[in-house]
Amino acid sequence: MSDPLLTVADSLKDRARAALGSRNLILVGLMGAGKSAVGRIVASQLGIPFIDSDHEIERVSRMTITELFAAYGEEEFRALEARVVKRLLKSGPRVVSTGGGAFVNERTRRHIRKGGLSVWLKADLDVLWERVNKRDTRPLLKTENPKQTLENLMNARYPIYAQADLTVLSRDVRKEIMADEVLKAVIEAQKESAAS
Ligand SMILES: Nc1ncnc2c1ncn2[C@@H]1O[C@H](COP(=O)(O)OP(=O)(O)OP(=O)(O)O)[C@@H](O)[C@H]1O
Ligand SMILES: O=C(O)C1=C[C@@H](O)[C@@H](O)[C@H](O)C1
Ligand SMILES: [Mg+2]
Repeated sequence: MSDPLLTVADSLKDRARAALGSRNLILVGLMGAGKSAVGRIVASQLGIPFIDSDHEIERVSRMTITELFAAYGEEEFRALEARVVKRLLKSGPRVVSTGGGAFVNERTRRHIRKGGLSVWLKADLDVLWERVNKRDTRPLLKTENPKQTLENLMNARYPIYAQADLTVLSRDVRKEIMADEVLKAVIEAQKESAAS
């Protein structure tokens, strides 16, 4: 007899894969929300390619994000990010994890809207802070009071992230559980759009 737990997990993947179709799944949200970590697992569950826009920017520019900010400033970084995200979303299905500011930029947001289904990984300040304070690879947090800066970014950006197609609460649980919640949200969204 088949293992019932295995069957549930398999059908979650299969149902989410069918619900996504040829669309891209694009993860948005603040630094530390888990877009890169969770996105990679979601892609592997769905059996489709995973791409992280920050990594792709670093690959094409042959510079780190920190170096790009220092050499060209945030505005140039955003322009490059918009071009890279547009290109990554040209074909699908893929899971694309974006940088924390990508969806906030109007041009990039337009590419994401056209390019597939967007998911906001929404987390509270303490969860985010716990995760981002371990590394200093985020130029926007190189301030006197990085936790306060993170809170200011939350206040400014959360109304914009809320425009994503789906919202999943990024809690302090294992990444695999978060990945399952993303898959469930994709299935639910498809059910709702089929019913309307
Ligand atoms: N659910 C989780 N449980 C435990 N650790 C997590 C979870 N989600 C993410 N992390 C860890 O938190 C850190 C930040 O996560 P990640 O790099 O995926 O965030 P991000 O949203 O991609 O941030 P950025 O916008 O800076 O790229 C990583 O070390 C990651 O392994
Ligand atoms: O939140 C942001 O604006 C950023 C987040 C990171 O993913 C990087 O894209 C960069 O550090 C900027
Ligand atoms: Mg990331």
